[in-house]
Amino acid sequence: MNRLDKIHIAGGTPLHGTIRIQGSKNAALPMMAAALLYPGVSILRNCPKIADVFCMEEILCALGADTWWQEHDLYLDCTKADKTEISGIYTEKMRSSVILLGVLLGRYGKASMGYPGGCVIGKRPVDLHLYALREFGVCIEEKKEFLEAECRKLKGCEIFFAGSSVGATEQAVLTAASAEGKTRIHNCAKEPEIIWLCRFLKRMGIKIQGEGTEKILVEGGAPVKGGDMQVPPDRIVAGTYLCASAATRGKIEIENPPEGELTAFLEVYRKMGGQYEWNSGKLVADSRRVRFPVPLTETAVYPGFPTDLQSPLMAVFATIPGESRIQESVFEDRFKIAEELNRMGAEIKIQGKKAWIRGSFCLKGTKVRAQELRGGAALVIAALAAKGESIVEGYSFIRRGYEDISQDISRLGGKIKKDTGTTIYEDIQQY
Ligand SMILES: CC(=O)N[C@H]1[C@@H](OP(=O)(O)OP(=O)(O)OC[C@H]2O[C@@H](n3ccc(=O)[nH]c3=O)[C@H](O)[C@@H]2O)O[C@H](CO)[C@@H](O)[C@@H]1O
Ligand SMILES: C=C(OP(=O)(O)O)C(=O)O
Repeated sequence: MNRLDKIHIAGGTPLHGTIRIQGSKNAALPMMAAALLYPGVSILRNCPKIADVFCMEEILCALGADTWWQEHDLYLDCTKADKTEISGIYTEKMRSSVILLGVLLGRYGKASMGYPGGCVIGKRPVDLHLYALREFGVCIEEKKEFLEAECRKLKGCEIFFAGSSVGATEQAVLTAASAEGKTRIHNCAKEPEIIWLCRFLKRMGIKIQGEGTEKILVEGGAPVKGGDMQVPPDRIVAGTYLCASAATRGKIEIENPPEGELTAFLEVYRKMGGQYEWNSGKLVADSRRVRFPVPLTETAVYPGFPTDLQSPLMAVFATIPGESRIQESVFEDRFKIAEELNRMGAEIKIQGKKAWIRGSFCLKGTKVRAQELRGGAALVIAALAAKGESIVEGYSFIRRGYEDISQDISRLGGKIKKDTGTTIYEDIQQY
């Protein structure tokens, strides 16, 4: 295993201080895909420097684009992007790769790519994506290893999604942007990332109405210009750090909270004893009285409790004596960290989509292994609350979505360090 693929944590210090939240992964990735619609330069400001963004950047470069960074501003020049094939080596790393399909079809009339990867959290089919593309007149062959698609001209159409999907809604909106005429998309996902994508597309000159509601109308086919927009703060990263402060009973201030996007999370936070206030646009969260188990939290599509914060929340519940319950209603297999949390002293039982969590006041530090992004962040949270030292393996999963979790948590006083090759005991003596 890669020596740098772990994080060392000495738990037990309540997190205190002020933090600034990085740009959002799930908002930045579709904006990067949108940039490919324009043969010129688009700019994403405050773009997070995370593995998934670097992977999307590599894909765009492999398609012929030029990219460069100025601090946290990402410049994407898609003038010379003229290739239409994306290797499975890239797509298997990241779910969002699939939303390039409609954009490539709009620009070149053909595309082929490997199947998308992403977090291992149960089956993640692409049937809704393919349904939408077919409605635009695209012919798609689903081969064993890759998808092959072509079309003569994308035609505006009426799309009725059978279920709410963030990615498929993005796919439909992005494809509609280059389709001739009007497209009406029904039963759209209402997640904030859809709204951010539509705002970016509007900056590019595309006419869109209804984003954030169940019906989106796109008028496509007109010439576009380069997009230039600030990537919003990441609501899941903000929620993760609020969970870290809750698990350690600290008090933190978020300088740039994703306003209006944390409502469902903050409701649960209040139930567990957390107190918060909005102060001149900042969010101050005091977790010193966190101690109440929460009878039921169910993940749901927006504005419900976000599935991406389910594992971080489970880590907090693992620190609260009494029984809390979680129901995961979005993905079929997103409880992989329960076993690792049990090894730290929690008592978690899983039955299908339900988890019963009996927390312990005193989790114990140990070596645990992340298997996916948010589960990894959750193990960091549990380790911060635990007595003694922990090693969280699988840092490469965490890097997919968090720029530098150890630096952020260190700024809040947490004793955390990426592996440097020294022993954990030497590392901890340096704190
Ligand atoms: C890069 C990105 O933005 N990822 C987010 C996006 O993932 P993603 O876009 O993959 O998630 P979806 O909203 O599409 O998935 C929701 C549900 O729909 C199902 N489904 C989806 C597509 C499809 O063609 N067929 C189908 O059955 C999925 O298996 C899942 O059960 O939204 C999820 C739900 O908020 C988040 O957890 C992810 O962080
Ligand atoms: C599930 C996630 O990401 P992806 O859809 O990119 O796998 C996530 O961000 O928690």
